[in-house]
Amino acid sequence: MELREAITTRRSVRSFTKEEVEVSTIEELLQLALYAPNHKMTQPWRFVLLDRQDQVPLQHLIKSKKALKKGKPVPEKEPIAEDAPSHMLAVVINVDEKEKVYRDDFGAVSSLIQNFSLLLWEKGIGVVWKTPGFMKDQEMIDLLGVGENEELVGLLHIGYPAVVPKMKEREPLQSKISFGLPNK
Ligand SMILES: Cc1cc2nc3c(=O)[nH]c(=O)nc-3n(C[C@H](O)[C@H](O)[C@H](O)COP(=O)(O)O)c2cc1C
Repeated sequence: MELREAITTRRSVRSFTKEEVEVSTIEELLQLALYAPNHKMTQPWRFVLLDRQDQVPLQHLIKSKKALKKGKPVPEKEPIAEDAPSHMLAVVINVDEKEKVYRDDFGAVSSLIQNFSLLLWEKGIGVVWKTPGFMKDQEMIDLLGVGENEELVGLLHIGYPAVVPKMKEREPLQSKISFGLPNK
């Protein structure tokens, strides 16, 4: 697959088949994704890989939080959904006290996630970067083992696509670009 094809056809996939993605494939592609640019080679990331079993307590926590927020009773712990991802990858970054370094590091990890997404897509594997509203809650932090000077950037849901969403058109470049200094 050409790079431009990967970029244009990649979609955020949220519904997956039961087929498992090999852990060795995830490791191989994540290793490649590490070549993402990162200012001063901070390499600010680390990862926690969760299989379907690991997702049960995590999904239960997320569903319970959502229910509580809506004033509904906490649901029973359910088995994993039919179309659940094969794996989830929790992406964690160091939080530098300097705002500039933090911003650069966040940019770097975003590049890494896009590298990884395109490499997965090239192999027919779908991914979505999810940022549930409870990422900073203590229970989530404890469950995933996020450290004091760390932050959860998101949960990447990974698996073979059951449904590939339609492409969402982007605003044309002409509405986003200008040429030359605006205030010469
Ligand atoms: C930082 C970030 C956070 C996102 N969080 C979520 C999320 O919590 N839930 C979700 O379903 N999609 C999430 N997405 C995926 C976007 O919704 C998706 O990229 C967008 O709708 C464009 O669709 P496409 O990726 O298929 O082109 C996130 C994407 C980014 C970059």
